[in-house]
Order: sequence, then C-alpha cells, then structure tokens
Amino acid sequence: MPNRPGTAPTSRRDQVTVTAASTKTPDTPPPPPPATISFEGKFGKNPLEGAGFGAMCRRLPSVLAHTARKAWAVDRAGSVLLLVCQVLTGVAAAVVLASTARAMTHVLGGGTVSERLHGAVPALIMVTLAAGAGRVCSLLSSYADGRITPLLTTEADVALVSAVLRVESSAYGRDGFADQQEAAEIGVTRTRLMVQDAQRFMSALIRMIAAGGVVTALHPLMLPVLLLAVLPAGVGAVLSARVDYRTHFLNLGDRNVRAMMRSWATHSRFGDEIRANGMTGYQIYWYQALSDRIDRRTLEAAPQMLRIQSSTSALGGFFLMCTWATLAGLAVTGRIALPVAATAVVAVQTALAALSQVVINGAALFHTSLYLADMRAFLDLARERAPKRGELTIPERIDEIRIEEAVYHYPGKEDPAVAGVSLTLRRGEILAVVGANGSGKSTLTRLITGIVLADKGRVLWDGVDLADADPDCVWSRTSLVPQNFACWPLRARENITLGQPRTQDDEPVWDAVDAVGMREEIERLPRRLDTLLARELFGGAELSGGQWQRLVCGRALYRQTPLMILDEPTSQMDARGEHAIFTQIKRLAPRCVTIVVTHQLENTRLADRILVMDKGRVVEQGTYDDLVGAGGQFADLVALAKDR
Ligand SMILES: Nc1ncnc2c1ncn2[C@@H]1O[C@H](COP(=O)(O)OP(=O)(O)OP(=O)(O)O)[C@@H](O)[C@H]1O
Repeated sequence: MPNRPGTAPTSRRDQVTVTAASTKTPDTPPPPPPATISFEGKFGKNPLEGAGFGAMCRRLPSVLAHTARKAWAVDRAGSVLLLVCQVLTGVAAAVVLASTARAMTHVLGGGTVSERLHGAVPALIMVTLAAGAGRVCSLLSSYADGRITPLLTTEADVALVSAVLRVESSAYGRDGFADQQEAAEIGVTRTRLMVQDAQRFMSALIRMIAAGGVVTALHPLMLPVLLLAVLPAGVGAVLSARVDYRTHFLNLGDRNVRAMMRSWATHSRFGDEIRANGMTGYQIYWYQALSDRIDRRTLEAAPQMLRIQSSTSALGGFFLMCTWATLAGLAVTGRIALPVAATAVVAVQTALAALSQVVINGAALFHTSLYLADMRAFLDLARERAPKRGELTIPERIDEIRIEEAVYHYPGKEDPAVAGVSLTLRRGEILAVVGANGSGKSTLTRLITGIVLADKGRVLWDGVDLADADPDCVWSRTSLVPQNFACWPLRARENITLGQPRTQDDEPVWDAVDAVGMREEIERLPRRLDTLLARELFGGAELSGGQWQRLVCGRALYRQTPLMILDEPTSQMDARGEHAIFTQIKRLAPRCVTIVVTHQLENTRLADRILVMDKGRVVEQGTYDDLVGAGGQFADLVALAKDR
C-alpha cells in the first residue's frame, strides 16, 4: 500500500529511517512520503493506449526504414556491409538446407554404406562451406553494428542536448516538459539497441524465408503449421513489451524527480547543507521511499508477465506438437519419402528457430521503437519551442533600450511577474533595481535581455523590437551575472571566456582577473589559468563562494558588451571584492547600459537612477537622495536597513 501524506510509512525500511530521521519527541510527525507525480494522462500520451497487435506489426517496417536511414546517415560503408552480410546469411542458410536435403537423399538412398556416404560427400562439403560463410557473415554483421551503434547513440545524445539548449527559456516552465525530456533521455540510451534489434530481426527474417522456402518445397502443408507453432511466442513477446512499457510510462514522473534529487543529494557542493541540517536521514528515507514506489509498480507487472508468458508458451508447445504430428502423419501415410521427411526435420528445426528469432526480435524492435518514438516526440516538441523570432541584427553599439508597457506571466501563474513596466535606459547610465523578494526584478532583466519575450508590450533596442531580432545576435551583445550562477567544471580560463576567447593570448583574461582582484588566487592554482575548476575531478581545484562570484563578475567584464546586467553580483563577497566590482562597473559604465539588481541599498548610491519594484510594477524611481527624501517605499527600506 502506498503511504498517504500524514500517515506513518509502513515498510520495515521506512520505519528504520523514520526513526533515524526524527527521534525528537513521540509527537514529532513522521517525514512525509515523496509527492506523487503522475506523468500519464496529464502531459503525455501513452502510445500503447489502444494499439493492438496488428498496429504493432504494421509499425515494424517504418521502424526498420527509420533505422536504415539513420545508419546510412552516420556510416555508409558500415550500412552496406551490414546489408550485404544479412543477405549472405540468408543465402548461406538456404544453401545449408538444400545441401542437407541432397546429402539425406544419398545417405537414406540405396547402395552400400560406403557408396551412400561417398555420394553424400559433395553435399556435406557444401553444408560445411555454407555454414562457415554464414558464421563469417554473422561476425561481420556484429562488427558493422559495433561501428554504427556508437555513432548513432552519440548523434541522438547530441541532438537531445542541442534541442534542450536551443528551446525558448520559457519552455522549461511548461507542464510536462521535464518529464518528456526524461522519456527522451531513455530513448537515447535505447538507441544503442536500435541497430542490434533491427539487424537480428532482419537476419532471422531472411533465415526464416530461406528455411520456410525449403519446408514449403518439401510439402506445402508444413508452412502454415509451422507459423502456428511460433505465433503464440510472438504475441507473448509483444504483450510483454506492452506491459513493460506501461510500467516505464507510469514510473516516468517519479524517475525524473528521483534523478534530480539524486544529483543534488550526492553533489559535493551541497554536502555541507545536507549534513549540518541533519537532512541525511531524510534524504536516504526519501530516496528509498521513491525507489520503493517505482519498484512496487515494476513488481506489479511481474505476475502479468508470468501469465502472458506461461499461456503463450503452452499454446506454442501445443502447436509445435501439431507440427511434428503433421510431419509424422505425412511420412507414415507415404505422402513424403523418408529422405524428404528427414530433411524436413532439419528444415523444420531451422525454420522454427528462425521464426522464434523473428518474433522475439520483432517484439524487441517494437519495444525499442516505443522509446525512440518518445525521443522523436521530444525533439519535435523542442523544435516547436525553439525561438521563432525575426532575423534583425543589433548593432555593436546601443544608445537606448526602451521598454513599453511590458507584461510577462510565467506559465501556470495567475499574476504577472512583470505587470506593465515602461522604461527608457540610455548608454552610460547605471540603473539600480530594488524591491521585495518576488517583486519581478530578475524577470524584468530577463525581459530586457530577451531571454523571455513580453506577453504584451515591447522591448526595443535602438528601435529594434526583440521579438523581431535574432536571439543569438542579441545575446552576443549582453553580459549577465545571474543570481544563481553555474560553477562550470571547466578550466579557469574558460570560466572567464566561456569558450569564446577574444584574442589568441591571455591578456584580456588576465585583465578581467585583475579587475575582480583574483590574480593572486589564480596564480596560486596548480596550473594557473589551465587549472580545472572542479574539486571532484583529478587535478581539479575549488574556489570559495565569494571567489567564484568574483570570477563570474570577471566574465561579465571580459565580454565588454553594450548591455551589462548584474543580479546580486556581490552577495557572497568581502568588502574588498565588492569595492573592486563597483569600481569596475563605474569604469565601464560610459560604454554601456548597466543594470544592477541588489538588496544592498548602500550599493544603489552609485546608480544614476534607482527603480523600486513592487508586485511587478515600478512604484518609484529617482536618485538615491531623491528617493530617501521622498519618504516612500525606498526611504522605508533604507530606514529598516539602518535599524539594527
Ligand atoms: N522560472 C519561473 N517560473 C515560474 N515563476 C517564476 C519563475 N521565476 C520567477 N517566478 C515568479 O515570478 C515572480 C517574480 O520573480 P522574480 O525572480 O522576478 O523576483 P525578484 O524580484 O527577482 O525576487 P528576488 O529578490 O527574490 O530575487 C515571483 O512570484 C516568482 O515566484
């Protein structure tokens, strides 16, 4: 039984971790179980819903064609090799069977034993050669698969990462986007099975056609009986694939949130927060509880699988008996000669093995195709969500940024984060934005940089509406120090240039390092600018929180763009660091539009204008002295800051 919020967890493991996590008083409530997340029916559609056996079989040709197209695109020589080997494997199988029939005719025919064996030798040599050739072809097929599959997997992986990086930022907030991304991630890992499944299916199909041809040539009644014998196994494999995929579909949401939590919980950066807040027990309990829930769904599917497999195996066994009985009947009633009957036994065995492989690999291919369909659906979604803006370019120098009645709603939110802001910013001006948490300061900066586009109103850079401008061009003209910045596991140099060097030498990089007072620290690193800034990686080094923040400000100074936005840029810095940053902001100000979002009201003194925001609106604006004198919200905040 799943635990409901507010009820005590019931499993033995839950009880152990609950005790470990909360032993303060008998009244302490138990930790709540992880929230239930349902992917199905809400944001995604299970492609198996309503799909019958026939629909699944009809899907196979398109999956094979898709696989062939993809393989051809990444490795033509490998694809040709694979195809040739497949055909040769089938030819070899047919030659083996035909030669076996000829050998049998001699072995079971008239004459002395020596004469009969002698007569059979050429056919037996043919059997050996054809079997050897078949084996070599099969090895070469595996080699071709080994060449194609890594390329296909990488291609799918890169396509997914690029698609996510290229969507409009607002897409991340859309319901179901993260779940569909998780489903697509599984599609990427399944890509490695795509060629293997297709190759095995095709090779079994070709062997089956060869063996089926020989069996039919021996007696036309044998083929339908044979088909009946393997059909139940095919139905069983497809039904099992459906059950398995359904379980996967139900678990998608939970697996997504578990993966997110896992990466946070096990990242060394957050280790202190977890330990010093006594969260270790809860983290383990939470992870275990969510894993148990996922396992429970998986286990629920096991009896269904057993039922499907046992009933289809029993039916298959019954039909197989019928096959052998038919063969025996044909031989006993003299409708086929004894050597033919003996050949038929070998042919039936081969055809049966090939048929089973066809249905099993066909079901596997179908199964893989479900995951690949998820991946394709996500790539389509990402394509739909890619920026569809104009292609206007922005000049390297900007004199004016104008915001006209801009309104922005986050998806799913009732109230706008920015509710009709109009503003004009000029080159050389420093604007400070202040206001309560959640008043819309960061969202306003996102609108100004065009990271999100206004739902209503416009943002114009020197008269160019950002909705009509090429976003890459806009973002090549911006530098942003975000509130929550990433500490990239890259070398110190790339952490400043972000992989976009301005010159061949390091001079501008060192200038940025000097500007934020980090030279001494970088020179002390084992490989100076070449040091990898990731303590977890061998040879890597780590910076303190404030040093990271200085480096991130160094990035913005390095870029030298006509718009510079700093969102709480000095929140972790010591006084010297803060002083260095604001000195640099003032130095660079004449060349650009500068926006500083801050809660440190003293820092707003350097601004030419201060904007006070409340509930998405600008409620006051002016210089520091004007606003303090006006006795409004800003003056209240300044008074509060001094009242310690
Ligand atoms: N990615 C997001 N998705 C949905 N809502 C968001 C998102 N980011 C912000 N919001 C909401 O938009 C509103 C404005 O947030 P914003 O981050 O702009 O405020 P802020 O003034 O910068 O706050 P703070 O001082 O805490 O940084 C808030 O109500 C917030 O909950």
